[in-house]
Amino acid sequence: MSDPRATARAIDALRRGWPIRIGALALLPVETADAGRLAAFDPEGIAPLLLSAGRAATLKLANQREAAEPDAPVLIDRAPWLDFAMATALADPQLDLATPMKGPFRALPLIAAADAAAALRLARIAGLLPAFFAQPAGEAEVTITPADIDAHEDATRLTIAARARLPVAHAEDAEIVAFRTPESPGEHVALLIGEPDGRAPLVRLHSECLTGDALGSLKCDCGPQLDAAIREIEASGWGILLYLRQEGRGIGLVNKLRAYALQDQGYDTVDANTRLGFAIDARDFGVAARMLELLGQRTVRLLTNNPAKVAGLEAAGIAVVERVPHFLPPNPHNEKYLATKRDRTGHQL
Ligand SMILES: Nc1nc2c(ncn2[C@@H]2O[C@H](COP(=O)(O)OP(=O)(O)OP(=O)(O)O)[C@@H](O)[C@H]2O)c(=O)[nH]1
Ligand SMILES: [Zn+2]
Repeated sequence: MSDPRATARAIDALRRGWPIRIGALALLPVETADAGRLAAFDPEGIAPLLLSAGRAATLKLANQREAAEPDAPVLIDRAPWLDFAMATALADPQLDLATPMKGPFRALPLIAAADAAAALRLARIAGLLPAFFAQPAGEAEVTITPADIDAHEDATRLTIAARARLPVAHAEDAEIVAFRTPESPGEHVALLIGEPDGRAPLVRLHSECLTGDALGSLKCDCGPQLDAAIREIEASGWGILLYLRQEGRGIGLVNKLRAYALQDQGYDTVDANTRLGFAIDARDFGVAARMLELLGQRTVRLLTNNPAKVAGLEAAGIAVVERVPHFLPPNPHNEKYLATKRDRTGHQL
């Protein structure tokens, strides 16, 4: 039996810097632990450092391993100079330019590959840098399995928690519906606009962007896209805006801001994510499909430039009968961001 509650406890432990166990690996998170915790976790100073493939490639360590899979995590041997401060520098790309690398570092054969991959996934879910000290022995606050993480992320656990009329600036005839699972703190929301008229609704999947949605950031197109989506759905007669709590394409606000800091050093949005050790897009649109199902809609017209959203919904059983482009004029701050979407992530712009 998988236990999503155990995953919630593991996330809490990681955010507080305590060790957890996933399957065969005891894991201490680099971002939130400290040198004292490391000494207690690994008194002999032998636990290697677990990093993502993207991070290891950035550090020129990926080519050392014999891994069959290019995305497999990488274990870095615990050389005497790999102390807590050095681990932090290896984990956090913001320090790449500031920290002269000591080294040399050596990649070890990966043990417990599935558990190691699950650890990196859990770091992303917890909004932390994907880096751990990892060893078979060692005390842990909580023990989980990779299946427990799947259960925690299982969109079928989503239910409607509350609904109410919500007139908004660009759609006075609207209703808000909130969805949640027992363990995830962020509630997803649907804004139902207009009255169903027998046609497939015009649907927009909007991923949370605090900087763009609430603060008017000019670095991306999220704020204007959100605004325009509500207007377009209203003008179309009826439809649904899904507001998904997938900040930073699923890496969380803090990691997105780290990506922004890397962008200030000249990396684009794709390379910034890779240097941090994350997938280019960590979102799972199964949650959106589940929300549409709970709202009784299995056929939609989708407002997007992103083919991955169409594919994601269709893979989860929603028929997308039409893709409606959703392009807003660029500004001087987001021109490069939009060009990267077009040139590197397959957006149809
Ligand atoms: N990791 C990361 N996330 C970003 C960055 N800029 C914006 N985001 C996030 O990207 C998401 C915006 O995605 P969407 O508005 O769904 O846009 P999209 O996937 O490009 O697709 P469409 O707009 O539908 O064509 C939000 O969660 C933002 O927080 C960035 O530089 N790095
Ligand atoms: Zn944005």
